[in-house]
Amino acid sequence: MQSSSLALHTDKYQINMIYAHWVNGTHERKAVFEAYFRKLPFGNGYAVFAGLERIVQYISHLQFSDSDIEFLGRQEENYDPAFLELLRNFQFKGNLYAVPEGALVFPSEPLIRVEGTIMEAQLIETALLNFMNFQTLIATKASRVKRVAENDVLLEFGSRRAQEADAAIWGARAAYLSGFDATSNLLAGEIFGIPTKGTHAHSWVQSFDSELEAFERFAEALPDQVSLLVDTFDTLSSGVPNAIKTAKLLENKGKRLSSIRLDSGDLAYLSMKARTMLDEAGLPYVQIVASNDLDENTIFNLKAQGAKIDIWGVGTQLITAADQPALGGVYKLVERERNGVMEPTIKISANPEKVTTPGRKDILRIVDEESGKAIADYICFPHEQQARSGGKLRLFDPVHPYLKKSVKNYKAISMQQQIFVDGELVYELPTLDTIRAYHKEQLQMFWPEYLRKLNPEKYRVNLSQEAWELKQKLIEEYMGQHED
Ligand SMILES: Nc1ncnc2c1ncn2[C@@H]1O[C@H](COP(=O)(O)OP(=O)(O)OP(=O)(O)O)[C@@H](O)[C@H]1O
Ligand SMILES: O=P(O)(O)OC[C@H]1O[C@H](OP(=O)(O)OP(=O)(O)O)[C@H](O)[C@@H]1O
Ligand SMILES: O=C(O)c1cccnc1
Repeated sequence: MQSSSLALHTDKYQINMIYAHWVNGTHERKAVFEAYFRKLPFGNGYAVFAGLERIVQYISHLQFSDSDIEFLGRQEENYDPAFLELLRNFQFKGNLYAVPEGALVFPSEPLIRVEGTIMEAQLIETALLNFMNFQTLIATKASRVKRVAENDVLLEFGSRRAQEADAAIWGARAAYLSGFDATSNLLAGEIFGIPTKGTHAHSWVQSFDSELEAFERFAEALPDQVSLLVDTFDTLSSGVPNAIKTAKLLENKGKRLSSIRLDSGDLAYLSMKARTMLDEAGLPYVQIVASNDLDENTIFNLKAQGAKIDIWGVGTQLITAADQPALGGVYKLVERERNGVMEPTIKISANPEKVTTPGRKDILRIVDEESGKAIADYICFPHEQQARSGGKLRLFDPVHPYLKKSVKNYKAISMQQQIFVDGELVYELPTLDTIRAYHKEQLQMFWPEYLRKLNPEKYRVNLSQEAWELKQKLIEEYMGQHED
């Protein structure tokens, strides 16, 4: 999708920090950053990680063009031309680890880890968070919709309301990886191979003298895939009867009307009535599509009311994540080079949730061997072997350490994958259908109480003893230095 560089798709303060490092001669010092979010969106019990493909594309094409350099040369900061020459030759040479797209992820987990010079790690922060936050948000919203309509067809209809083209296209992809079946956006279909679907708008009906004529003309033009919007005038007295007449005409030609679409009114009532009318006309195969500002809550309610809807068209609420329009993912420095040695670093905050966890960390998903279900995620340092070797493992809550339990007979699945090593892409991006299948497998690994839409159980994300102790030690050191 994006082949040109997005090098300037960064906040100015990144360039200013990089510049100040360069002036100080510290820009090549090594640093490790981790990206994570603190709070799950929509009150959901999990998030669906997405954005990695875009991040890979971004880093692979990360170069400042001549016009980028020229633009930077005109800034009020008056960057030294020698610095701009450094940027002109910039290439990402670091390491990047990330969890796979489609993975179920939880607060405070290092979803992406960047190891490199402070210069390169700092430069990519803004774009990384931009891609991860948006796509993870939409994939999570889509997953919520899918949970309430597991066996129905879900169509992504959001392009007209998305926050511009990139959001429509990458949002369509995020929806598909979480279980949507198709998108109305043809560009997303072309780029990502997502199946595409479309009915017609009210304007088609309005542009003819009668609804019946409009339906017949549409059916004649597209006999292999006809879906008729039945609510332009009156759904039950005009739209459905005219759709039935059109279906009969199609039958005479050996074709079948695929579906009718309801886009206003009481969707439960209208769908039940329409279903009866279609069935009584001998058209049980004609499916019913519903749209109109749907989200997981309306769909859940409509189903509870007995709505006879086979296919849901979901637009605005999904693509804009209307009830929570941003995921608060952050990117924090966890190690820095000091006198040639890497050392952990912490950010203290009066808000305990905002205190960072020092040191580069892995995520191990602890899965019960017997049930195959995930018990907890265990955050530990790369050198720690205890959980990896399968020995008895003590889990405790990092905020309330007295909440503890021991686990045996488990396997520990390492969630992060190596994506870039010394700037080389070493990860083969999975196909979108592989990601979709992986997401499905991930869901199977969790008990339903973590997956329910309302008040889900909180899944355990625990620190290793060593990671927890290091955090306490650095907090105490900091407090010691700042005591009155
Ligand atoms: N039976 C139902 N129970 C709960 N919500 C419903 C039901 N039927 C429709 N809805 C939802 O209620 C909202 C109705 O919105 P609104 O009143 O704007 O639509 P409308 O007047 O029917 O149609 P239009 O879009 O033409 O204005 C939509 O979000 C729709 O999905
Ligand atoms: O409601 P959404 O979930 O975003 O789904 C997409 C909507 O887009 C179309 O109508 P549009 O909103 O353009 O006009 P309308 O609401 O007046 O029909 C379509 O008929 C749906 O209602
Ligand atoms: O195909 C449709 O019915 C459609 C597509 C986009 C938005 N609303 C409806």
